[in-house]
Amino acid sequence: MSLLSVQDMKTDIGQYAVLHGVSFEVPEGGVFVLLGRNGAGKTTTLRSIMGLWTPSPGSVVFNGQDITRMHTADIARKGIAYVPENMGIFGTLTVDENLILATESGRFDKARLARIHELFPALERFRDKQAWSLSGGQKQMLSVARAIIEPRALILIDEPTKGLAPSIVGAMAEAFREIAQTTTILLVEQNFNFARSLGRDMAVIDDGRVVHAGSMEAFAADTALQDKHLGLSA
Ligand SMILES: Nc1ncnc2c1ncn2[C@@H]1O[C@H](COP(=O)(O)OP(=O)(O)OP(=O)(O)O)[C@@H](O)[C@H]1O
Repeated sequence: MSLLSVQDMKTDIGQYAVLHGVSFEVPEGGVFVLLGRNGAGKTTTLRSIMGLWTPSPGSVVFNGQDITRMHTADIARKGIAYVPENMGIFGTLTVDENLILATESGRFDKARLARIHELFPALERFRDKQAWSLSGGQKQMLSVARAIIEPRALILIDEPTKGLAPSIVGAMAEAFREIAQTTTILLVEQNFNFARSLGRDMAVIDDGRVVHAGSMEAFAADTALQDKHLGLSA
């Protein structure tokens, strides 16, 4: 059984039909990558899974449970966290305050906080700094840390490498590899090299539909397929 099963998800935003029937299956464990050109519908897919848009018709089944029309907070309680493209952190709060606000209980689990500090040492060094003063990479680390400050079965991450320097992207890949040992990651990414280095399975969305799904290894080896779906290969 898949951890997450998305079937024929159609989402309208206002008067616009954005998703025309998105279907894919995310197995448990590792990193599943959603690829696609700008405006293809990747963010809308993540937001629809998270209940921030309401798909109709279609279904989202998580851990065997239909979560399709649940409220976002209830979906989060089922064990899904969302790291949006704009990172969703609070600039005037400190690093620690941002993390505390992401907990259900309002308290840190010491072991989890220690793991986060190991993954992202800057978040320990700057724990009392206001989040606005962090670098772009550190802000992205904080937004990912918020998603794993409590145990989750699945995290949805939208374009975490956008605008980051290559050295930071490498550190981010390391951290994701470590996180994916215990938490399934559904990653939306435009940086194909980053996506390829992490992904086990993948799907391509184009114009609100899944147009290809399979293993990342096979997709990465097939430049004609990449060209067709992403216009990537030179
Ligand atoms: N709030 C909105 N109102 C109207 N149209 C929207 C809204 N949000 C997204 N869209 C449209 O829906 C389509 C899909 O957008 P979406 O953000 O899901 O694409 P994406 O694949 O994540 O693209 P990108 O990689 O550029 O972020 C686009 O045509 C976009 O213009």
